[in-house]
Amino acid sequence: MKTDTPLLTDLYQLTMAAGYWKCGKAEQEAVFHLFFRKLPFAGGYAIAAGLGDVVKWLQGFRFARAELEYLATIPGRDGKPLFEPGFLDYLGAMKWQCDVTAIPEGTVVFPHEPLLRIQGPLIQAQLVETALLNIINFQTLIATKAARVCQAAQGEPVLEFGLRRAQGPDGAVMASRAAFIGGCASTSNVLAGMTHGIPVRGTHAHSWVMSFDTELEAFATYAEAMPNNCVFLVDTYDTVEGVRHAVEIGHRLRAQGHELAGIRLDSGDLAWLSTEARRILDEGGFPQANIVASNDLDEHLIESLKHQGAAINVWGVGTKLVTGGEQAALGGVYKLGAIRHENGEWEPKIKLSEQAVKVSNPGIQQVRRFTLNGEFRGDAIYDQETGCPAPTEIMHPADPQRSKIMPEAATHEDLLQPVFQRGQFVGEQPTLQEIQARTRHQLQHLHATVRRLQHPHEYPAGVEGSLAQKKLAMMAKAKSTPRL
Ligand SMILES: Nc1ncnc2c1ncn2[C@@H]1O[C@H](COP(=O)(O)OP(=O)(O)OP(=O)(O)O)[C@@H](O)[C@H]1O
Ligand SMILES: O=P(O)(O)OC[C@H]1O[C@H](OP(=O)(O)OP(=O)(O)O)[C@H](O)[C@@H]1O
Ligand SMILES: O=C(O)c1cccnc1
Repeated sequence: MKTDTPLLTDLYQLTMAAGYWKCGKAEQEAVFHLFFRKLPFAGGYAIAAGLGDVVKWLQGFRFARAELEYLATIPGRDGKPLFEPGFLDYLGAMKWQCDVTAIPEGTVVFPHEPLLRIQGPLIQAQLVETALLNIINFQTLIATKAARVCQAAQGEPVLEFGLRRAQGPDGAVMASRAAFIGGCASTSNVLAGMTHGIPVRGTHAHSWVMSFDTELEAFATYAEAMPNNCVFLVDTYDTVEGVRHAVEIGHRLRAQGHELAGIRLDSGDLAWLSTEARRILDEGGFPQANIVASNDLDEHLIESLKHQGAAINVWGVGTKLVTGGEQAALGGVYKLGAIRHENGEWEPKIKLSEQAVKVSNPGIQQVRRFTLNGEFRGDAIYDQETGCPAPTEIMHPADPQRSKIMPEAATHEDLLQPVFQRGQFVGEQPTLQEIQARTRHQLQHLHATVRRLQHPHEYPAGVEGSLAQKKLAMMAKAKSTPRL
């Protein structure tokens, strides 16, 4: 499916764009921020992902003839064309010219932190909202899930097996990419391997065993055909017997100069069966053979199996990884932070809500991360126009009564980096392997209590003091100014 088109958007972005064009606001400079309000999986962190695909999509951002012709056919409520020809001509001549700053993929991120900041003509910054949310929300969700699954596996390889149950073909490839960023060792998805250079791995299915008269014959024939890829699925009939058959064929393989790579368990009590399998493999002369397990696994089951002393050392994880499992989507949003007037002055903007946590942060935002003794100690969301004074005090996003002062001895870095300047790509293009390494390093800088899978400590990420004051003043003013 073709997704590299500006029509990957909600219709209302185009109707607003037509409105901005008509009323003369299209070129007014604006700043938007993309952020989420709540960490997924009731976890302590999220892993930013999707920027690489955002960059590709923005590089192809132009309305070609076929797209304009289609837009011309959309009727309004009265049956007449929804869009004026003059507006479609304007879209046809439009060239991407925004500034984009973003937090690099593989960075640990927290609620309310802008993962992306888009600054440029109002009409352009508005038109890209939906696609950016689509890409970042999904990949950040899956990279985070993968990081949690890999954390539970304690450094043992996690193989991503999700293609057959992923959310459509494109969702599957994006999920494989994000899962690799989160720490997976490989994917079974061959298209993701070709598209993104992710290592591909696989075993075989029950159908292979079922297509022969006996399991032994199935393993023997597979060993002849694929001597360098022998991980036998042992649970088609009787798992313990299956492991013995794997050992028997393992000896034949060895006699021919090859080695049994391992076995795979896909049903039954994985803790008990894996320890039995380990004993049989060791006694049979295959202490190096891997024990792969699959069957509806996620971080919680893996953690439990580890506690039970399972002898599994490779984890195949599909459905619950590539779909997000218990969490179907990350609730990332895209909000206007400021708009610039003809005199060059920025006017900060705020979106009110009954819920304090849903009131948007005004201004042109940056995120400053404080590190002390190799540990991330807190993040301050600050307004780039006013800066981030030291010592830096941060306020809890949902409760301005709760605040924390960043340690003065801490070093700091600003997380949002330039990606596009006036529409030109100026960012870095790390490989997926480099992004995966970044995830690993970033997680090492988080306190273990923040990384904990269940009931983690809340990492201090908040709004810098002076921005918080400004926000409170704007909220009070907005409430007292009738706008209806
Ligand atoms: N020791 C264990 N502790 C906790 N959960 C386990 C353990 N062993 C397996 N499970 C999980 O229990 C669930 C049920 O597994 P089980 O093999 O009994 O049923 P199943 O998936 O319906 O089997 P089949 O694939 O043969 O239809 C799976 O999610 C599996 O990963
Ligand atoms: O369980 P997941 O985490 O999604 O991992 C992928 C699953 O896909 C395969 O099963 P298959 O499609 O053959 O069906 P099955 O569930 O009957 O084994 C494989 O044997 C795993 O069980
Ligand atoms: O290679 C495997 O073992 C595999 C691939 C996809 C889904 N389940 C298992």
